Amino acid sequence: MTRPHPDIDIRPIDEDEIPDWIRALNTGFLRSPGVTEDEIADRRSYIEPSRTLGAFDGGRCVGTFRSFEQQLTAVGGAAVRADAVTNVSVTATHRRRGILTRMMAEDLGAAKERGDVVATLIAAEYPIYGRYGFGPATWMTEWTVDVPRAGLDARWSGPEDGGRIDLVDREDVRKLGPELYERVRRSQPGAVSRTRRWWEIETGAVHLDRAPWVEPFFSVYRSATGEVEGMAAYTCDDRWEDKQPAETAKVKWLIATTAAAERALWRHLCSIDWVTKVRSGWRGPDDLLPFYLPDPRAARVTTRADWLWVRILDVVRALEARTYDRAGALVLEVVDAAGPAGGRYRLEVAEDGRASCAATTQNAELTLGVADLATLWLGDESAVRLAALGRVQEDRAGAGRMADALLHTSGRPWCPDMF
Ligand SMILES: CC(=O)SCCNC(=O)CCNC(=O)[C@H](O)C(C)(C)COP(=O)(O)OP(=O)(O)OC[C@H]1O[C@@H](n2cnc3c(N)ncnc32)[C@H](O)[C@@H]1OP(=O)(O)O
Repeated sequence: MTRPHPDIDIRPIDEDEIPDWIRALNTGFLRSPGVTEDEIADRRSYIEPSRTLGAFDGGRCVGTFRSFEQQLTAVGGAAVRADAVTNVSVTATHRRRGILTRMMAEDLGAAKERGDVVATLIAAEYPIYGRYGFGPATWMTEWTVDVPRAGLDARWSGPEDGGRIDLVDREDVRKLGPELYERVRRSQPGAVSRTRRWWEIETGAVHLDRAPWVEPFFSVYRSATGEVEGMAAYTCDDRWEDKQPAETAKVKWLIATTAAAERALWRHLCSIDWVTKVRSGWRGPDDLLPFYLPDPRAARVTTRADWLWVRILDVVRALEARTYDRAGALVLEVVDAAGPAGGRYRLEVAEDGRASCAATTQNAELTLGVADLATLWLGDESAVRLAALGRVQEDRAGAGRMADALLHTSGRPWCPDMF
């Protein structure tokens, strides 16, 4: 049972409270609480104190919460401004007293006031964030490929399409990666913007003592015309068994703007001498990887989980930001008891796939919570399935099918990143 605790002071931190705040975050994430000068300088370089909340009991920080500006790609490729939530923790001595609830209310209130369309996060545990109106909007799957079983031609030595794969250095990754990812992100619903710091961490330009950096291999695919169309980062684990190499190539990330580049990079990863297993990293659930293999059963699902959670703050702008595959109209009753998004909305999609959305007094056809709307918004779930689960209510027979015809997409959304 949550016991409210009015004596806890929740507020944006001051610069000089950063060390105490990091200590609380380390504690909440069960890492050794000690804070190094390195860590303080690093945090200071990028956090925005006004969006970095601390919960203080007397002089001690016992709760942490941070948000930052992010772009999230909607269906159709438009970017919407998101309030990205991260570094959420409450020290075990102060749990279940409503501290997270208060920090979340403060941050989402500020996000709404700023005009952010949605909030986003990657949930440590499934049950935490639904109560705040977040719904799982993308999923991820990780595969492990048993290379000898895959049936690939062992003589392969590079792409047959005139493209080429080269190993490159981290400076090249810092040069080529951000622009490539921008192109990937703009065509991938569910993808989020990456900061310069993301590339600096991935390439070892920023690394903290806490987690020593291991330089991965970076491979780049260029098309026949020399265009950079794909890039992958992977490590190998130096494992041998009974005088036989038995290495696992662990893919940290693989991005591509074309199917040819993606196929060639996977082919390359599955053709490295000594490598008997390839772990794919966090892929979209409908990733083609298994089907690039003559025997798709050689790719076994190792992990499957909810990934990006979305909280819609502005229903009108969220629904108008995305595109739709067909024309139609639907009246939605959105329930958002404690939040800003509740109300009845009419969504009207024109022949060109663009939508208009406005508050209405017409009869509702589908009633759903704001978290379930987020789950439908990026196109991943089906309203008919949610109705079967009792999570959405059809106020007009057939409204679930209509919602699916409008909202559901043939390709599934994917967020390649953790933040
Ligand atoms: C985006 C990210 O940063 S993900 C990382 C999240 N952080 C962690 O997982 C670190 C370890 N856990 C924690 O620090 C804390 O348990 C937190 C932050 C998850 C929760 O903080 P608390 O202050 O305990 O949450 P709070 O007291 O506001 O709880 C509100 C409600 O959520 C429920 N709740 C909170 N955390 C959990 C959980 N992990 N599992 C199930 N229910 C939960 C509470 O029981 C309470 O329910 P009630 O209103 O029905 O009584």
